[in-house]
Amino acid sequence: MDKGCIYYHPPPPDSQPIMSSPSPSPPDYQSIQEPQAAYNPFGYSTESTDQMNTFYDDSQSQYSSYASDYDQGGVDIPFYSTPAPVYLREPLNYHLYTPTLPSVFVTSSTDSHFVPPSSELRQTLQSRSLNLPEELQEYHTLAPLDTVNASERRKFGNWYSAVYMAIKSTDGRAYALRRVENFRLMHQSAFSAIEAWGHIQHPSIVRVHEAFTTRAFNDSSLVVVYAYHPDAQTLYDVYLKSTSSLPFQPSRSQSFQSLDQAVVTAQPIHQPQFTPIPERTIWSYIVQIASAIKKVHEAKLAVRMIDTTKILVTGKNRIRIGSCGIVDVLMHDSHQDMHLLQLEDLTMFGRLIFALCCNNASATTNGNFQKSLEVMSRLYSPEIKTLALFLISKNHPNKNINAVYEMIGTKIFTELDDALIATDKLENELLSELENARLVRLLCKFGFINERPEFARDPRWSETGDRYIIKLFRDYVFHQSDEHGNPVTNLSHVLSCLSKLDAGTDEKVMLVARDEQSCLVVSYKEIKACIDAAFSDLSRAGR
Ligand SMILES: Nc1ncnc2c1ncn2[C@@H]1O[C@H](COP(=O)(O)OP(=O)(O)OP(=O)(O)O)[C@@H](O)[C@H]1O
Repeated sequence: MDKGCIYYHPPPPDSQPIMSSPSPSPPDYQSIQEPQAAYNPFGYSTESTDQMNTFYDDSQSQYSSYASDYDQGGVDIPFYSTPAPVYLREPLNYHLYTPTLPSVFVTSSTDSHFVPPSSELRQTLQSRSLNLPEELQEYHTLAPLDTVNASERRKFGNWYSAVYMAIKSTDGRAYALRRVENFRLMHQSAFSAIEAWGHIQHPSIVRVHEAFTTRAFNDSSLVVVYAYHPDAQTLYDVYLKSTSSLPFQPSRSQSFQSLDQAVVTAQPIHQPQFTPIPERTIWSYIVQIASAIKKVHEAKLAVRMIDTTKILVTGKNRIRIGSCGIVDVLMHDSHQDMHLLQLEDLTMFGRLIFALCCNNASATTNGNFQKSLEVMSRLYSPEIKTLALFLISKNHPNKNINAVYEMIGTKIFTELDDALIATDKLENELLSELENARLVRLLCKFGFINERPEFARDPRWSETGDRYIIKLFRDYVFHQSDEHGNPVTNLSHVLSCLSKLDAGTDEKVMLVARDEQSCLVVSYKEIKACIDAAFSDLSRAGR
């Protein structure tokens, strides 16, 4: 610290829960806090409503980093008596904001196999590092997951959003953070939907973890935290990306008017050449989405975002609806009729089926509808078309998710059968892994015992007593040779010997000394006892 300078002495960082009103402050102090005053850093975790009171604006944590710079030794510092200069931590990476140099001015303008031309590389590195905070609430090591270039970004309603993977410091796990840029939260009650979503557990819904607002990105952002599914891709990326350029089709209901206004209306043409998604896969997607919607509607909520760009493919034919809860927070201020929103879910569901069947995100809009019907009739069974038409129909008296269930009943059974077969298959895979674990444990014990140079001050420990039997058995398993003296590398022999050893069978085996002057006939059970005894001796001494 420079002598003679008067520094702003910040209040203790965690003295002020987010909902408490700021304590009256002296005038200068107040002016220092001004930039934050309009910003209301609400936060909400689905883990517990009590946590609501424990969230802080990240911008405050910036202040906290200065706390150690100042003497807080109980001395009365007249920090409000002088208009003190405030040195806030600024993002100093100005160089990252400069435009990309034209390629003629950079040293390498040519592509290499791994590295793009300098100008492009620079842009890539910029976009990777720009404005990413080192820490965000309890999250660190942020890495962007967005796959689209800045120029192709789609809006999430009125706002741009970005997705990051980050590690939570309290549990060390990875999470997906969706950040809505430049969003000002006006009422904390907007987070009540996140609490409700936190209770929704469904195999086809990406779990909502918590939400908070932050200034760590140098704006006021909303962040909703979701379960992270490694290697997930959106349905759009998997099926539509190569054939369409503007896929986002949000709801057209009254309640979504403001979101709609932001939508760019594009007219992707039906691509005559695309590989249709197999009907079995389409039905699988339908059953999964229907089941997710049913769960949500039964919880008196609406999904509000059923779109190819927001549904994740997380495994073979496995999908999960992502981004749940965000629209509820974004649209909190406009009155929503839940029944209408649920009907709108079904309409979006119908549009999704059309989009997937016709390989066109705008299959039901922009004058594409008739063509889409033709494509659908040509490629898929009438049941899919009937269902999709029912879903997008307006004013159908019986339009609800239970009616959908009745229409897809037989497909649900097929799905259930396949899911049970999949479980059996996975159980088998797991069983073989269990075998591996048993064998690896045995091999580790061999490794500890065989050829041990010395134990209990006996350099011949591993060659004598019970250990001699272990050594001969090791030779029997691994070091056999055929009549020509060539090594026998028969893995089945090894696996069957080790399995019998692990089980400790009564079967006997003849172990021959290397000089072939002596042999021993012992059972697997006895060899197992020798190994257990030798290993216990070692581990006892180790302890
Ligand atoms: N919960 C999650 N777990 C793992 N990856 C996710 C998760 N949510 C989103 N992603 C990935 O993050 C990337 C960006 O998602 P996003 O929804 O922003 O798609 P996008 O195509 O970039 O659309 P937009 O232009 O709307 O931002 C996608 O590749 C998606 O697979």
